[in-house]
Amino acid sequence: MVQHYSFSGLAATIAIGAIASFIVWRKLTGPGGISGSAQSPLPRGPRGIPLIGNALDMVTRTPWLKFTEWAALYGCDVVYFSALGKNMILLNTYKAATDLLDVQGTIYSERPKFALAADYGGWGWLLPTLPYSGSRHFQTQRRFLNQHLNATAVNTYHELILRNVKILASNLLRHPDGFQKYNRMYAGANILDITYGHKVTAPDDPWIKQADDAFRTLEAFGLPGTHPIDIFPWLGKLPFWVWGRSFSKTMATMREAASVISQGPYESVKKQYIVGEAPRSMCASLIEANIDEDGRVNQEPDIISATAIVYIGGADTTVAVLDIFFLAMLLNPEVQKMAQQSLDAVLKGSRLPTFDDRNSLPYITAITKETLRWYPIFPAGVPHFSLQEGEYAGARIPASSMMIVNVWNITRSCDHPEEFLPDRFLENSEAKSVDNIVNPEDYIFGFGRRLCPGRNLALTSLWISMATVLALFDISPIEDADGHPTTPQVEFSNGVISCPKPFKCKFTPRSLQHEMLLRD
Ligand code: HEM
Repeated sequence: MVQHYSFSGLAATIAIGAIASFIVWRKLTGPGGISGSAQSPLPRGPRGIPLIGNALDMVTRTPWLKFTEWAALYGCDVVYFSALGKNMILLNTYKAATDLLDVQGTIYSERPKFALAADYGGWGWLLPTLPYSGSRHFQTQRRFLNQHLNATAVNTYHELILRNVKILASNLLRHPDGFQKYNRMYAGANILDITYGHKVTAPDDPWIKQADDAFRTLEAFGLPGTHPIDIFPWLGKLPFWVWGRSFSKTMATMREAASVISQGPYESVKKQYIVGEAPRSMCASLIEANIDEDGRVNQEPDIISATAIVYIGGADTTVAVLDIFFLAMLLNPEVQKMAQQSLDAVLKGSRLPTFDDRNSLPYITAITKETLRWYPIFPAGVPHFSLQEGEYAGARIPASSMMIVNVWNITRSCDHPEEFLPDRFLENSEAKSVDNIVNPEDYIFGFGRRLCPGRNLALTSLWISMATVLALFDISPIEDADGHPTTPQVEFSNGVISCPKPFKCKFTPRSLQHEMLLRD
């Protein structure tokens, strides 16, 4: 769902890009071109190589580090650069991102085209790829998601989430080695129950596997947005054999996966609904609200898409943040101790946390925020696209620009950004008054009309899992053969989502009394 910018060695793309850039350049500078007219200047930014612009700067797995260098070098809220003839606008500060993407959301809410997956791979129904302007499907799907994932709706899922968090903790007790697998099971169990009423009882649940496999097909040719067809959609008109012998087969697999993941769970709930056996779920209630007397379901394609995107948008994201949280706890035992003291003061070791404890546990809320800030899972945001020309602080934002929020730079605009310091989010703490920091919940989930519709669910399921795990366990490094603790290397993989590479840690129940809370 995200476009990264590691244009992974695509020599062909660069060659095509050079030709395309040349054509654009001729248009701009030739007779009747707009160059040299009395327009506002573009924002400042790096000078690229003739024809290909700054494309080579982006041939890296961590383009946000380059973006953050540019933010410092040009010292301005908005930077302009180009790559392969495409306009790129980098929004380096929270203020610039809100001023443009929130306040002027009507201009900046499109997405760049993901032509490969959307037009040829069967994923054109996926909400993040839908156009914003003039799309009835976009409006309908966003409405369905908001109805079922707004803050009040999410409160009705508390019981279900509490059940699943207890299962997560029990699994950590029994299988501490498999915490990443059980994080995935926890996120999947919440989402599939809310969306389809499907109960997940094991980490290898077939619905989870099917959705994960389908999602992976989006990366069949590298990161979405990096194939030449994504960069120059007209290339999709060429016969498929141009792209190699296996291309057609891989595209067919992609289409099959997209169809199975969207239709399969929906058809199963519809069948249950018709015989009066559908458990409560988002899908069942959308069918109920839209079914005619003759059994025809109105807006069926939008119901199918809006429900399927919940898993695709929600599972990997939540798992990645939980993995980052475990890593942060492993590396910061003093933060664990502070958290446990605050939990013990409220729970007295005699019960598990509930959502009613939220106001009494500000330190846990601060840990949630610091986890989101410390290592953002979308360090370069999820790009928007501008349809028409705009202006910011006297500079021109050209039409057809990719709008990239430099989330990494925003998370680094505080004291000691590499340190994990939840105190910076506590009211009245010294750290807070020094930093005067923006709440990461206000930018990690994106902006404007594209703001993440799953943010309430994400924050709720993250908070309770962090509180529960910290209340019950000490998280510590595993020991090597000589019995010495081994601290893991902090390494991140940068796929669609940026998340820690597999690492190991130990979960030790804090006492027999704590362990007994799970056995009740
Ligand atoms: C910590 C977890 C999560 C993070 C950090 C996150 C972050 C984001 C971001 C940055 C965007 C792009 C917003 C923009 O374009 O400005 C987004 C979009 C989206 N997210 Fe999330 N998300 C999370 C969890 C979820 C969950 C649980 C769901 C489940 C419903 C979800 C569903 C979506 C969808 C459907 C979109 C596309 C919206 C659109 O294009 O209109 N996300 N998310």
